[in-house]
Amino acid sequence: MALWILNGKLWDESAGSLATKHIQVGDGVIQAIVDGEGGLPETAGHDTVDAAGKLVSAGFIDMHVHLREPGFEYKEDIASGTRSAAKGGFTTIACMPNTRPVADTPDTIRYILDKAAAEGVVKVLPYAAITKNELGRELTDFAALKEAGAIGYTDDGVGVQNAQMMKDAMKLAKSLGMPVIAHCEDDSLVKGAWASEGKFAQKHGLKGIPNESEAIHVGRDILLSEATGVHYHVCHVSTEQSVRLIRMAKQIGINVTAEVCPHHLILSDEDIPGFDANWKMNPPLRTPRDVQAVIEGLEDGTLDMVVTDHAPHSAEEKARGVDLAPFGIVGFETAFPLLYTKFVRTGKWTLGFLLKRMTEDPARVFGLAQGSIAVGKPADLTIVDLEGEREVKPETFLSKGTNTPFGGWKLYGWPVFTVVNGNVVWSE
Ligand SMILES: NC(=O)N[C@@H](CC(=O)O)C(=O)O
Ligand SMILES: [Zn+2]
Ligand SMILES: [Zn+2]
Repeated sequence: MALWILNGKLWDESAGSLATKHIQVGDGVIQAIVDGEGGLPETAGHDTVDAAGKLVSAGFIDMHVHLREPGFEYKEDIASGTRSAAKGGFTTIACMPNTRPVADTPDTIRYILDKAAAEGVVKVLPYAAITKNELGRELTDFAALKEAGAIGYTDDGVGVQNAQMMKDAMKLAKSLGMPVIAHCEDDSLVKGAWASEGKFAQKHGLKGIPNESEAIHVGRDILLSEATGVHYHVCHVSTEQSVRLIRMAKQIGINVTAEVCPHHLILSDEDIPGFDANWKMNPPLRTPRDVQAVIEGLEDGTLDMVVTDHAPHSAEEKARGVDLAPFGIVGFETAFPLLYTKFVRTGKWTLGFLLKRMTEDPARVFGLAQGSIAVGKPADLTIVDLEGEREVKPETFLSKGTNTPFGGWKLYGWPVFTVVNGNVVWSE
C-alpha cells in the first residue's frame, strides 16, 4: 500500500514560487509526483492525506544535535529526542558524542544505532569523538568507529586544544575519507564567562567570552585542513571573524564547510533579558554586528547549512543560576518557525533559500541520499502550515528539555505532519 500526499505546495526553484502537486510514496521512496493542475490521481486502495494549502518539503536535516543517550537520559533520550525532531519537521539528525560514556568506542556507536533503530522515529547518524573521553589527550580508533557506523569525528562540547592532535586527527580522517567536525573554542581565551564580550557583559560588569576564542580555532583548523586535505566542518559559527576566515578559505579552494544555528541568526547579546540560564549557550549570543555577519555568511554560501545544536538540559540544572547552569538550549521544535517567520515572511529570504539550507545543502555536504523531493529518493517529507500563527509553549515540547529563550514568541510555519521512509512518524 502506498501513501498519497494530495494537493501539497512544493517549492519550484525555476519558477521561484510554490506549485501544487500530489506525491505518492511507498516502499520507503517517492514513487510519483503528479502535477496538481490535472485533478486528483487514482488513489483507491491507498492511504491519503490532504495537504491542501500547506507546504510539502523534503524532511529537514539537522547535522548537529544532542540526544544525550547513553548516560544523560534525564535530559533527553533517543525516543524523546527523535520525537521532538519529528515534531519540528526533521527526518534526519546527526548526534554528538558528548554522552556518558562518550561515543568514543565502536560499542557505544553501535548502542546508539541499535537504540535509534528500535526506539527512534527519525534517521539518526552518530558522530564519534576525536579523542578518548573528549579529553584531548589520545585519539580514538577512527577506523573501528567508522566501521561501527560513525559518520565523522568531533569533540563537540569542547575544542581540541592541541594543534598537533588536531592535525593527526585530520590526517587519519582524510585517509579514511571521513570529515572532522569542530567545536571551535580556545580554552586559554575563555575563563569563567558565560556571555560574550558585548553590551550585556559590559552593563553587568561581567567578564565576556571574546570572539577570538572561536575564530582562532577556525583559523588554525583551516590551515590544518589545507595541509591535510581533510573535509573540515565548523560547528555553530557565531562570529564575524570566523565567517571572514571561512569565506577566504572557500575562495582559495580549501575543503571547509560550516553551519549556523537559528539563535545566532536571530538573537544578539543585547536581547538577553537578565541572568536567565535559558539564554546561556555555547557559543554565546554575540553582538548585533556578528549576527549580521552570520546572516550574510549564510546568504552568500560561506555558511552551508542551518543546524539546531539541540541541547536539552533538565529544569533543575537550568535553575542553578547562570554561573552554574550548563550551556545549551533546545532547538528542534522552534527552528523552522523561527527562521520562516523572521526571514521568509519578512521577505528577506525566499522560502526556497531557507528550505535548501535545511535539506539539500546538509545532504550535499555530508553525502546523504535524502534532502530533495524526486522520484526514487527516500520518502522523507515534512508538511508545514505556513499560515497559522501560534505561540511557542515550551511545556508542550516533545523534548524532555524546555530550555529555550523563545517561550512566548508568536510564530508562523509550524510543521504538522512528518514522514520518514514513507511512514508517518508525527502528525498533529
Ligand atoms: N551548545 C551548547 O551550549 N551545549 C552543548 C555542547 C556544544 O554544542 O558545544 C551541550 O552538549 O549541551
Ligand atoms: Zn559545540
Ligand atoms: Zn553541540
